[in-house]
Amino acid sequence: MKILLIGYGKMGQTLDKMAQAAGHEVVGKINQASDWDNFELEAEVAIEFSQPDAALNNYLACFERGIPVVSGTTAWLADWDKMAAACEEKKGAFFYASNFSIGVNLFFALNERLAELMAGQPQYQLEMEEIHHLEKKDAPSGTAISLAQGVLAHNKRFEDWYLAEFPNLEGSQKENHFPIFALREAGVPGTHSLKYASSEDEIIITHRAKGRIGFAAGALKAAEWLAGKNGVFGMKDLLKEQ
Ligand SMILES: NC(=O)C1=CN([C@@H]2O[C@H](COP(=O)(O)OP(=O)(O)OC[C@H]3O[C@@H](n4cnc5c(N)ncnc54)[C@H](OP(=O)(O)O)[C@@H]3O)[C@@H](O)[C@H]2O)C=CC1
Ligand SMILES: O=C(O)C1=N[C@H](C(=O)O)C[C@H](O)C1
Repeated sequence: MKILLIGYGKMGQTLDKMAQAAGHEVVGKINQASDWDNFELEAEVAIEFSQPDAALNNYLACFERGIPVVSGTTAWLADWDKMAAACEEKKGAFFYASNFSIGVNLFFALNERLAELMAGQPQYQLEMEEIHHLEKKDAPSGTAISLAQGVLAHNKRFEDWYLAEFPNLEGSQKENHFPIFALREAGVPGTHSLKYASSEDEIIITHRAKGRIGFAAGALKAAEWLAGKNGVFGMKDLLKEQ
C-alpha cells in the first residue's frame, strides 16, 4: 500500500521501518500542520500518531483528500463527534484504537470479564496504574481510559474513575469511584495494571508492552483491513473477523 505517515516521532519512525519491511511504500510524512500546505501526494491510507491537539485537523485534512485514516493518537476524544460528522459528510474511512496491540485488546476482554465477576464482591477495592515514558503528553493514558470504561460498563458498583496524583492514598477513595495512578518512568513503552484488593487477598492483572512493535503491527494490520471500506471502525471490528 502507499502509506502517508502523519506524525514522525517514536511511533511514526517505528511504523516507517515496519511498513517498508512488510513491502509497503511510505510515500510521505506530515510532522507539522504546515506540511499540509501544497500537499499533492497520492496515498492509499494515512497512519496518524501525532499529538492530542493536532489529531482532529489531520483527520479533516485526510477526509478532505479522500485518504482513509488509521489513528492511534490519544486524548483527542472530546472532538469525536466532529470527526464522525466530517467522516460521514465526506464518505471517508476512519479507524481508531487507543491501543493497537493485540495483547492489550485481549487484556480489554479479560478486564471486562473480571469486572463482571467483581460486581457481586464489594469487599474488593479497585485501583488502576499506568506507567509510561517521560515524554508522554497525556494522563491518564488512552488505554487506561478504555480499561476504565470497560470496568464501568461491566460493573455497576463503580460510577466513575478519577486521576490520582500519588500511589497508596489509603482511605482516600471516593465512594464508588476508583483511582487511576499515572506514573512516568524513563523508557517505559506502556504498562497497565488493575488491582482488586480485599483485606484477605489481591487480584492483579497486568499488560506490559516490551516495545512499540506491537502497537505498530496492529496499526499496519488496521491499515490493510480498512482498504475499500467507508465509515468509522475500531479493533473490535477487525478482531471479530479473525
Ligand atoms: N494507539 C496506540 O496503540 C498508541 C498510541 N500512541 C499515541 O500516539 C501519539 C504519538 O505517540 P509518539 O509517537 O510516542 O509521540 P512522539 O511525540 O514521539 O511523536 C509525535 C510526533 O508528532 C509530531 N507532530 C506535532 N504536531 C503535528 C501535526 N500538526 N501533525 C503531525 N505531526 C505532528 C511531533 O513533532 P514535534 O516533536 O516536532 O512536535 C512528533 O514528531 C500519542 O498520542 C500517543 O499517546 C502511542 C503509542 C501506541
Ligand atoms: O504514549 C504512548 O507511548 C502510548 N500511548 C497509548 C495510550 O495513551 O494508551 C498507548 C500505549 O500505552 C503507548
